[in-house]
Amino acid sequence: MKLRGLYAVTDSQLLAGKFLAYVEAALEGGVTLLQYRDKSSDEARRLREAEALRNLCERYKTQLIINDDAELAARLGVGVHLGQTDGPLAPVRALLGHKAIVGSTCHASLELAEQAVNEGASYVAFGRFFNSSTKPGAPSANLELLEQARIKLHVPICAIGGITLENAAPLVAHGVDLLAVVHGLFGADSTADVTRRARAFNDLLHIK
Ligand SMILES: Cc1ncc(COP(=O)(O)OP(=O)(O)O)c(N)n1
Ligand SMILES: Cc1nc(C(=O)O)sc1CCOP(=O)(O)O
Ligand SMILES: [Mg+2]
Repeated sequence: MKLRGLYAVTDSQLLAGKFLAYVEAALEGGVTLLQYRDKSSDEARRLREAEALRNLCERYKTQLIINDDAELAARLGVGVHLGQTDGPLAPVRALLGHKAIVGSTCHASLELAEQAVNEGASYVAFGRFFNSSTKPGAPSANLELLEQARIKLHVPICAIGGITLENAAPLVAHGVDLLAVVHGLFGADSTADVTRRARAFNDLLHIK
């Protein structure tokens, strides 16, 4: 199955006090991948929240991805997303098996993307495309990179970084399969608006 659609990424600060309600609202609007991104070292809370997300994702037939932590992903039987400083991809692919979704951050580098594909990445993520309040210091990427990536790579292409309903259309026009979004989705004022935003992202991607 080709991965294409909205890739919702959680943020523990932004979602404090409304974590599951906002995630469920997004799933209600349609989410292809949900990433649990929690940069804290509170292992017990991370396990509890990741298990709750796995249960929600099963109900909505959405694939759960754990950021950074292959051990937690293996424990829950879900996918993982690894950045360039999160360790080598090949052993993680071996740990999780050939069916697992394993994503790789490639910043603005086709070389990193080709290497990630060779090591077994299921998708490659480029970014950041716009200013991001979630990760302001992430290196920047541009639309030309996407055109070259579309020609050279044969895995789904994910874009991340400051993506909103207002700026996402050119990314889709340049061949992006997955729109990875934190603030542009979960920065909404209500669960109803999270669901509306998720549906609108899917419309941009011509999903359903
Ligand atoms: C879909 C997606 N793309 C990129 C990232 C960033 O990963 P990384 O560079 O490891 O940074 P952190 O997210 O771990 O701070 C991502 N998480 N998801
Ligand atoms: C986690 C992350 N990684 C990025 C990268 O460029 O690798 S940008 C980013 C933050 C995405 O959040 P928002 O949609 O709120 O900008
Ligand atoms: Mg990481």
